[in-house]
This record gives sequence, structure tokens and C-alpha cells, in this order.
Amino acid sequence: MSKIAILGTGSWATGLARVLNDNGHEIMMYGIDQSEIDDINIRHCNYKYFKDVQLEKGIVASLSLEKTLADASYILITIPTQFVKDTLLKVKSLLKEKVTVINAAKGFDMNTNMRMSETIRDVFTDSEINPVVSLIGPSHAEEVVERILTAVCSVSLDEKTAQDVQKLFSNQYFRVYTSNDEIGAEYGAAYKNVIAVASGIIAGLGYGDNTRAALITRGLYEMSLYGVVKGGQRETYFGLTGIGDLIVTCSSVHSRNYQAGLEIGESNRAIDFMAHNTKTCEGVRTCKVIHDDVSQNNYGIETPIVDAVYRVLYENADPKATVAELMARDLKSEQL
Ligand SMILES: NC(=O)C1=CN([C@@H]2O[C@H](COP(=O)(O)OP(=O)(O)OC[C@H]3O[C@@H](n4cnc5c(N)ncnc54)[C@H](O)[C@@H]3O)[C@@H](O)[C@H]2O)C=CC1
Ligand SMILES: O=C(CO)COP(=O)(O)O
Repeated sequence: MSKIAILGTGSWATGLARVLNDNGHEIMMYGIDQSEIDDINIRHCNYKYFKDVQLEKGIVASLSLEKTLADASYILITIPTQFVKDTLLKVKSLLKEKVTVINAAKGFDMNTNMRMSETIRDVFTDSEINPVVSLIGPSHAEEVVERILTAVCSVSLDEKTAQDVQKLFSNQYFRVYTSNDEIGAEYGAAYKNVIAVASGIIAGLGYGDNTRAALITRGLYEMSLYGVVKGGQRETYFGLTGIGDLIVTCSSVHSRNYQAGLEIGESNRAIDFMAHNTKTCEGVRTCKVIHDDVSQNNYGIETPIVDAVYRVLYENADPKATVAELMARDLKSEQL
């Protein structure tokens, strides 16, 4: 039995807290929202995210980062990517023992655009942490918290640490595979959020299953091209952190990225969504990071879906007209 400090008291933090609690580990969640903490500690639920789920008494939360970290062997990151680095800097000042940091967030650091594993290594020295692991794959918290069968990947450059985290989380409803392709997996997990926004947009515009299948297929091709030029392995895109995560996020009403796209598609404009959104929807910023990276560097690849979502989100392009433009591009071979 290990103690795991979970950063965050939101939906993914709660879903994974239940998995770890079911596996007999001691967990404590760190949060900044008093109402979420009271819900977890006093009412044993997290009403904001899961209205009908009663949590076990072993799932506890605290406003104190120091208390959360005390005696923890693992730190699990389940807060949105834009807050990760600042929170890790606070963690660093409180660390007493060497720990394993497990990332479960999907996207890039908001200042450096680094991937999450890179961000963790940027904050901590090798003597402070064990090799970094990302636990990512097709997994909506709303289903994991209901113990619906789920498979994800424990991704690390170090096989032993990947296996250690695999064992920590695996149980009869949560199956964890290992992978060593950190670059391919983390770029895939981030990129799929942009395609999910596009998937919501086409649904909101009234297009059908054929359209979504085309989007997922071409989206996978595009994200694999990007992942490979960044140093990832092509095969990773046929796995859980590639096609797996892409399918779930593009097809599920639980996805906030899909919901964002749906709202944009239904109103046929992004301006209102961009002005008022407060939900965790990392595809919006990820789209800009990838768009800017590809346009500023000579990778020799095309990213037409990311470019189209970028125009809709950041240049206020008309979504319906943008989809029509995508369809009217020069005809070509599928492998180009
Ligand atoms: N919800 C899901 O099904 C999944 C989410 N993820 C990823 O997990 C990450 C977290 O997402 P969600 O849990 O869905 O978001 P959420 O919106 O449900 O919860 C975010 C939580 O982070 C907390 N928070 C914000 N800033 C904080 C800070 N500085 N320190 C401590 N806590 C802070 C909020 O109070 C809230 O409890 C994201 O990167 C997301 O992509 C990955 C897989 C599944
Ligand atoms: O990453 C996820 C599923 O694997 C969660 O997707 P959303 O961020 O779109 O809710």
C-alpha cells in the first residue's frame, strides 16, 4: 500500500482517486476550491462533477499542499495543464523524499509550450523525482468513477517505473498497458483535443456519422504526421493514446472539447464561446500551439484540420464556410 498525493479535486482527480482507493492505497487530494473539498470530506461526493456518485470515506481532500504531500510516494497531476507548472513549483518547495510524479493532464505548459513530462523534468532535479510517467488514454472520468471498463497507458522512458505505475492503478475495471513512447503519446493526447473540438463543430452544424468517421480518420493521419516530426513513433498513433483517445473524445458527450465544438457549430460562430468559456477545454489553446509551431517551422507536413479549427477559434471564420473550404481543397492521394 502506498500513499498517493493527488493534485486537484476535479473530475479526473476524483475518478482516479476512486481507482486508487479501490486498489487499497492511501490517497489525499489537494484542492483550491473549499466547496469541492467539503463535498468530498463531509458529504462523500463531488456534486459539481458527479451528481449521483457516493464516494468512499477513504477518499479525502485538503486545502493544505503540505498535508497532502506528507509521506506520499507518488504525486498524481490531475489539474488543467495551464496550472501545472505553478503548482509543481509549490510542490518542489515542500518535498522531503524522492517521489514518482505521474502526469494525467493533456496539453502544453502555458508559457513554454513544453509537454507535461518535459515540464515536470524542468521543475524537478533527478535527485528529487524518479523517472516521469504519464497515465493517459481513452478515459472519461464520468465512466471511470462508475467503474466502467477502461484501458489506458502508463508511458515512461523508464520501463520499470512505467510497470510500477501500471501495477499501482490496474484492477478488474481499469487495465493499464505500458509504453515508452513519451513524445508520441503526449503529443497524441494533446492533439486529439483539437480534433474533438472539430468533431463537436461538425455535429453542431448538423453533419452525420460519415463526416465524423472522415474527421477521425484524417485527424489521426494528421496527428500522426505531427507526432512523428516531433520525434514520436508512428505505431503509437494506432494505440490507446492515439486512435483510442481520439475516438472517445470525438464521440462522447462527456468531452468538454467536443461540447465546446458543439456550441460553436450550433451557433455557427466561436466568438461567444471564446468570450465566456471557463470549463477545462485544452483543445482551444493546444490548437494555437500546434498551428503556430507548424507555421513557424519547416516540418514539411500539412495540418488542415488544426488550421481550420484555428481560423474558426482565433480568426472568427465562419464554421460552415470553413468546413466547405476543407472539402474543396485540391484532390489528392490518401497517403499525402
Ligand atoms: N475529465 C476527464 O475525463 C479527463 C481529464 N483529463 C485531464 O485531466 C486534467 C484535469 O482535467 P479535469 O479533472 O477534467 O478538470 P476539471 O475542470 O474537472 O477539474 C479541474 C480541477 O483543478 C482544480 N485546480 C485548478 N487550478 C488548481 C491549482 N492551481 N491547484 C490545485 N487545483 C487546481 C480545480 O479546482 C478543479 O478541482 C486536464 O488536463 C484534462 O485534460 C485526462 C483524462 C480524462
Ligand atoms: O481526455 C479526455 C478523455 O480521454 C477528456 O476529454 P475532454 O478534455 O475533452 O473532456
